Amino acid sequence: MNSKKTILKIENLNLFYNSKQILKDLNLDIIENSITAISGPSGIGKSSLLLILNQMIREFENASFSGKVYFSDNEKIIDVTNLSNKELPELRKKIVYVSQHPDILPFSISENLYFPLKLQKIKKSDANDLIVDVLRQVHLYDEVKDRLNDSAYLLSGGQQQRLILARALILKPKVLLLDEPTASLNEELSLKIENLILELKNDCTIVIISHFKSQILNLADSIFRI
Ligand SMILES: Nc1ncnc2c1ncn2[C@@H]1O[C@H](COP(=O)(O)OP(=O)(O)OP(=O)(O)O)[C@@H](O)[C@H]1O
Repeated sequence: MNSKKTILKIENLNLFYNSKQILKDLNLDIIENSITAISGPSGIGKSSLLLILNQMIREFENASFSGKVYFSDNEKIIDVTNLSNKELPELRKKIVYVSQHPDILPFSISENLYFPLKLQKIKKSDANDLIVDVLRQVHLYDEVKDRLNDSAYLLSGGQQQRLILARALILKPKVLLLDEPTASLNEELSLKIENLILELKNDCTIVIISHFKSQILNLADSIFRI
């Protein structure tokens, strides 16, 4: 199953916020269809590293970095640090960051999932099947099928977390960057999300930050300590 192909190659990466250096000469290969866990003490730069991988770091004016991040997109190798700002939306469809704070939008369940499709100019009539498929993929469909037009705020914490994952998955990303995906969940819900993450590995490559040791041991094919 694991092809051992490198999908992301990070070379000599340095990151500064203003004049303070956060990441120093970091090198890492991320293997396709694997789960890589990023571990290290609080404040060491784990989230910042994920933000570099899909270049969301450029949104921070006080951030600067050097080094390379190569993304193997089918047969093409792209240096993401060299992309123009115009090319970034396309990159962020392929490498999706899921924040540790479930950023539910003030819309219905179905509108939350339609949102990324709308940005891609996909028609509502073409979206319905995609929405059902992705809800099934995150094992949420049976719980919400009768209330797709109700506010997403009414969902439980674990349901919201699965909705956020579904929203990340609806554009079929190549790489999923998960920042503490179970931080606010109880043990039972965390286990559900962990099982889901293991299933997702078949479809995409996962980089995960977690401060739960047992979670890292359960999920990770490799662990990168900063
Ligand atoms: N936009 C920013 N401007 C200045 N400093 C920042 C910015 N974002 C993060 N930092 C600082 O950079 C360091 C790394 O932050 P980051 O969030 O990447 O760490 P982390 O390892 O993910 O931490 P945690 O495990 O607590 O979430 C921290 O000291 C943080 O305060």
